Formats: sequence, structure tokens, C-alpha cells
Amino acid sequence: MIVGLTGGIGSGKSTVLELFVKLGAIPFIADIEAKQLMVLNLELVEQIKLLFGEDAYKNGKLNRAYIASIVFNDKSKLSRLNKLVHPKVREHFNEFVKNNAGKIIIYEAAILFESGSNELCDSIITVIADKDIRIKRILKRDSITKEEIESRMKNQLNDEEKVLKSNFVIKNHSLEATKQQVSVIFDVLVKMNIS
Ligand SMILES: CC(C)(COP(=O)(O)OP(=O)(O)OC[C@H]1O[C@@H](n2cnc3c(N)ncnc32)[C@H](O)[C@@H]1O)[C@@H](O)C(=O)NCCC(=O)NCCS
Ligand SMILES: Nc1ncnc2c1ncn2[C@@H]1O[C@H](COP(=O)(O)OP(=O)(O)OP(=O)(O)O)[C@@H](O)[C@H]1O
Repeated sequence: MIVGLTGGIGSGKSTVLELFVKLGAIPFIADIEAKQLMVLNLELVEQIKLLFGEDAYKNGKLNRAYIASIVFNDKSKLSRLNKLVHPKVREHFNEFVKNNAGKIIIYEAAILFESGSNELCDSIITVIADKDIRIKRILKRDSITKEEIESRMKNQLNDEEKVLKSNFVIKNHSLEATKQQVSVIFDVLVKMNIS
């Protein structure tokens, strides 16, 4: 069973994912897979260099700050990057699913709907939190400015659109309430997976 887990930047996807994993779900984190493939898949590395130039890599590592400064201010470059990366993540995920048959797999992606990966999912959970709370959390967690956070937000669907397309919604304000919501949803998923 494939469960998509999404939410805007700083909503608490990773926090919620951890709670599901503690209950027995198997995680697939699209963002981590994408970043690994962007370094290890030689065909992809060449395509990224063609798109962004040699500065896309620094000492063999992905130059995230450089790429982010381009793509989050240029929709067409972001779309071209997505078209290179997402099919490769998809291939990797298909293998992952084969190796975890029968289990509850949680596919975490900030841009689940935007990338079309929602089509792979049997059920979808969206994590929401008020915009100012999300901004505060990210400012505390990352060395990134409010403007940079807002430019990422502009490239994502808003919460209302995501909620309409989801089977479950978790409002992640208090951690205690979030834990309870995760526990209730996990019980439902287990029942859905059995039937
Ligand atoms: C541009 C990159 C290098 C910036 O890396 P960086 O570590 O600075 O930021 P990070 O990945 O944590 O993203 C920050 C936030 O931006 C948003 N974001 C990331 N990728 C995208 C995207 N393709 N479209 C819209 N929003 C995005 C997410 O909310 C994310 O939480 C990186 O985001 C990237 O490689 N993106 C393209 C691959 C991709 O689509 N990954 C997302 C899951 S498949
Ligand atoms: N309910 C909560 N109460 C307090 N802090 C929280 C709560 N949920 C998440 N956080 C904190 O807020 C920050 C963002 O949460 P998290 O990393 O889970 O979000 P995310 O949606 O995965 O973010 P991103 O899209 O940037 O990857 C983290 O530092 C996390 O510890």
C-alpha cells in the first residue's frame, strides 16, 4: 500500500513521517532520493551541468544553494530540473515498492501533487500548519531568509488545494495532537491494507 505524505515547506512532514515509522510504516523520502540521484546518476549529473553549468557541483557535491538561487526564481528552470529528476526518482521508487510488497509505504514529498506522484498513491495525507508558524519553524531550523522561504512557497500548491485532493489531513500545531492524529490514521491504514 502506497501512502503519499505531503505538505508545504515547514509544515512538519518529516516530523509526521517519523511518527508513522515508529508505528511500523516504511519510509521513502523523495527529496533524499532526488538529492542522492543528482550526485550518483552520471547521466543526470551531465544533464544538470548542461542546464546550470559546472557551478552546479562544488567538490563533487551538489551546490544546492546555487541551484536553489536559480530555480526558485525561475519557473522554467525549475520545471526543466523537475523533468530531469522526477522520472529517475520514480524508477527508484518502483524498485522500492517491489522490495516492500504488502507493507505500508509512506512516500514523502513536498511536491507530491506538483510532480504527479499522487497518481502512484492509494491514499494521501496532507500536513498543514499556519503560514506564520511554518515560517518561524524554518527560520529556526535552516539558515535561510524569510524571502527565500516565501519564494519556495510560491512554487508549491497552497494548503486549500492540497486538502481538497487528500484522504487525510493532519493539522500540525501541537505535537501531542499530531501524535494522536497519526495514531488514528495509522489504524485506518492498517485496516485498509488488510482488506
Ligand atoms: C533546488 C534544490 C537543490 C535546493 O535544495 P535545498 O536543500 O536548498 O532545499 P530543499 O530541497 O530542502 O527544499 C526546500 C523546500 O523547497 C521546496 N522544493 C524543493 N524542490 C522543489 C521543487 N522541485 N518544486 C517546488 N518546491 C520545491 C520544498 O518545500 C522543500 O521543502 C533541491 O530542492 C532540488 O534538488 N530540487 C529538485 C529535485 C526535487 O524536485 N526534489 C523534491 C522532491 S522529488
Ligand atoms: N508540532 C510541532 N511543534 C513544534 N515544532 C515542530 C512541530 N512539528 C515540526 N516542528 C519543527 O519544525 C521544523 C519543520 O518541521 P519538519 O522538518 O518536520 O517539516 P517539513 O515539512 O518536513 O519541512 P521541509 O518541507 O522544509 O522539509 C523542524 O525543526 C521540526 O522539528
